Amino acid sequence: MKASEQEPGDERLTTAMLSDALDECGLRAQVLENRLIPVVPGTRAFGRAATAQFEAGQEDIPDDPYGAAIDYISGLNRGELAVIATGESNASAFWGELFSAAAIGAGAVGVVTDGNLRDTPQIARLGFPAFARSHRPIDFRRRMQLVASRGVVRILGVEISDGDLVMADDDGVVVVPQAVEAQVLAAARGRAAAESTVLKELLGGESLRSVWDRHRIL
Ligand SMILES: O=C([O-])CC(=O)C(=O)O
Ligand SMILES: [Mg+2]
Repeated sequence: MKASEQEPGDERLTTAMLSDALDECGLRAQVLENRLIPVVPGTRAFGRAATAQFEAGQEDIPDDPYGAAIDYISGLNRGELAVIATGESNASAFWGELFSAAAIGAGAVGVVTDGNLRDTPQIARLGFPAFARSHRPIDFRRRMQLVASRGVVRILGVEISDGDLVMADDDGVVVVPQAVEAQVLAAARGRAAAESTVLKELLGGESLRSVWDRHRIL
């Protein structure tokens, strides 16, 4: 499923619904241990992970100091979500307005990281969904470097493989392993449809008890 292959109605899916669907499929530890802060509250990002690992390091390549990060961003595809592990490093930021602009140009749908973003007012103005542990204005040259891309990363207790589906919203970040995505998406879509009905019935004044007894979802 690429972003372009998302079904009509998938905009209703939330991290809570995906988490419930994963529970239903027996995968109970697919939510990052802490939520990541959205640059703009209310933002949601849903796409296929394009993973990268940054680490603190003072090495410099004077001819092309940002080369590895440029190569990674140049390789982003339509519908992909940049998922960047840093081991919760606070050494610098490594992604801002210009990387976001390049990601938008490539058709990527957002960035999720356990590190820092910078240029956050400008990222907000671009409308690029961006989620981070924190924000810091420091450039990454001679502070952090991209050491691997398109592999398996670990962010806040959850392993994420390149190509896994990842959703981030105000509640947190959920990872759907590619091998089970058809089953999990089917469960989540069923839940989204049922929740719409339950919501209408509750707003219409039916008791929570009778609605629960009839549908058995919350
Ligand atoms: O050098 C960085 O941290 C990236 C940056 O500012 C940008 O993408 O605009
Ligand atoms: Mg910048």
